[in-house]
Amino acid sequence: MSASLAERTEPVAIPPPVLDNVPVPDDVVVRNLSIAYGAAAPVLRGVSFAVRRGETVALIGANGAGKSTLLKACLGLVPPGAGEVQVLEQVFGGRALRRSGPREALRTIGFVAQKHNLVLRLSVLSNVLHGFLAQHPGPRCWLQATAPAALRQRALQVLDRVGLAHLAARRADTLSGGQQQRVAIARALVNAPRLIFADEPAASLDPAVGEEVMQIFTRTSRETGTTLIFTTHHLDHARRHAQRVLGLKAGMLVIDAPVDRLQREELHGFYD
Ligand SMILES: Nc1ncnc2c1ncn2[C@@H]1O[C@H](COP(=O)(O)OP(=O)(O)OP(=O)(O)O)[C@@H](O)[C@H]1O
Repeated sequence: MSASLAERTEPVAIPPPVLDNVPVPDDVVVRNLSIAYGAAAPVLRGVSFAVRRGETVALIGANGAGKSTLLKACLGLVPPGAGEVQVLEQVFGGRALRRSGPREALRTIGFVAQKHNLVLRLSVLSNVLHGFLAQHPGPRCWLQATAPAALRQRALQVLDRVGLAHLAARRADTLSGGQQQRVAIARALVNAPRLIFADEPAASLDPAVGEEVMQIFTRTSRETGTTLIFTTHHLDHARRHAQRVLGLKAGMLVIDAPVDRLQREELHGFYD
């Protein structure tokens, strides 16, 4: 890890993964990131943190604190005004993601939005096959009737992971909101991404279904070793499903701590 991150809080309890005695580099490194939209006041101010491979991280903060902007910067959709974002260092050869091109990014990074953006008139299976778009452009690969057998098989496997293989042939608009969000998770997982960003994945769901979706999400990412960074307003989700919590307040990172060291009061006081 870079020496320039030495000043960041160092509370991460999880030891870095080691392959053949060589520590694996962090999946996400954000250094002194500041972003302003146009001439407005900065939305992010000097944010620095690093996320290790396989970690599950909750990003919390009040409305307008800058959570989505931070995710967009990590996805290369918003350029840093100052500072630097590195994502999946080895894959991108140490270059900042914004210089790597969106297609390359899509292959190794999954994204799940608050609104699932499924194609509602298509089947569940076709929607999951859409996850292959970056790898296999062209309609032959993302329609269930014409997709190669190997891709269909893979899509069915991930549907099974989220408990929906039995609904593969159903039109997406006949599913409940929770089931649709599980399809969106399957679509994100189908490329076996190393890293998933999720922007309030349970926000539009009722508490029971939201909890179920978060459980499926964190279990599948744990089982597949996928690094997961999700934003949430549900402190319970952060506590139950993340290993570590990042807290943004007015664009500044004011919490960076393993969840088991955070006091309940500290989290609740955060929104005061
Ligand atoms: N494209 C944009 N152009 C101008 N201002 C923007 C843009 N996107 C976000 N902002 C502003 O940046 C600030 C932070 O927004 P952002 O969406 O990152 O916050 P957030 O923490 O994700 O909020 P929420 O929890 O409400 O989704 C807000 O004041 C917002 O109005």
